[in-house]
Amino acid sequence: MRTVRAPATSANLGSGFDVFGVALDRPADVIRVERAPHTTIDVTGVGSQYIPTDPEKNVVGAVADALNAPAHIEIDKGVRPSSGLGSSAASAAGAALALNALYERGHSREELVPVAAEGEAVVSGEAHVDNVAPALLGGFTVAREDEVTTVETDISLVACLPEIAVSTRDARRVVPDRADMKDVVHTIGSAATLTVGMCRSDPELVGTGMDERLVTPARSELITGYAGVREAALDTGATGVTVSGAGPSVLAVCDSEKRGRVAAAMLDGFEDAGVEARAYKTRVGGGADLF
Ligand SMILES: Nc1ncnc2c1ncn2[C@@H]1O[C@H](COP(=O)(O)OP(=O)(O)O)[C@@H](O)[C@H]1O
Ligand SMILES: N[C@@H](CCOP(=O)(O)O)C(=O)O
Repeated sequence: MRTVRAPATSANLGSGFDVFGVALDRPADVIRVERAPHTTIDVTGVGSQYIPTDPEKNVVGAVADALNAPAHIEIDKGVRPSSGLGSSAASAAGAALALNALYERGHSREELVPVAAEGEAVVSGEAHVDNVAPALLGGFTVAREDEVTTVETDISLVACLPEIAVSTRDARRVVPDRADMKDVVHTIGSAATLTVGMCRSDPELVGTGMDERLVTPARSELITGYAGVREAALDTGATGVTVSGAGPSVLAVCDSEKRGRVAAAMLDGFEDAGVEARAYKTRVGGGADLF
């Protein structure tokens, strides 16, 4: 038997749609795998009632197929599904690392990124790697077609998860297929600023670099209370706020000692909109741990 703790992740960070991602030091899924003639799946934990155990429909089934590694797979969910915190990616990345070890396949973590992305394709329709890459490699990741670059960084974050569900598949449908060149140029400037901020562990630059006008405006419409939550976080010292992944979580960057105030303000913002929520005071963390 092998066990992996696989972290939540936040993709996009505003200006890096389908490119940027960070591993979060909490919450996380725990995946246990045992050799078996056919793949079977048990799911417990947060939101497990919404997660299929059919290997054709659960992301870990696609990963087991891709590695030719049938197993009994137990998933203890710490990352709620349809959260914008890479819930499906945590399971996919965790299963890839665990099955690779169980069957001694010998793949590196970098080689496991496209394997885990096969799982993402099952749920979102596309094998986007911007969540599975940080879940496996940790830190801040920049994903291009066949290459992922990683940067270790020390950035504190608050991820606020409202009690509403937004599926990644639905949130991908609202992304416009055309953009104004001025908005593209603005986004490139933001993305470059954010990248420098990650390299310097500078929350001001990271927060400023989250600003973009291509994807977030349409996505934020799907999140009840988003504008108020964003304003509340900025008023209490966040340096930047954006939609986490496809939503509905909202991600704020701030100095580590301000996380408590920012988290409380974001919760109040959702409460004012009549939405229950929970907040994770977190930071950019490492990739999945194999035990
Ligand atoms: N192991 C898994 N963990 C989480 N969600 C899963 C898993 N396998 C399949 N799913 C399905 O994936 C969807 C959640 O994925 P997604 O919409 O990408 O949300 P998230 O942003 O939280 O990853 C749900 O429909 C869920 O049932
Ligand atoms: N780049 C993807 C990221 C989806 O992240 P998730 O955590 O919501 O699954 C997108 O924005 O669609």
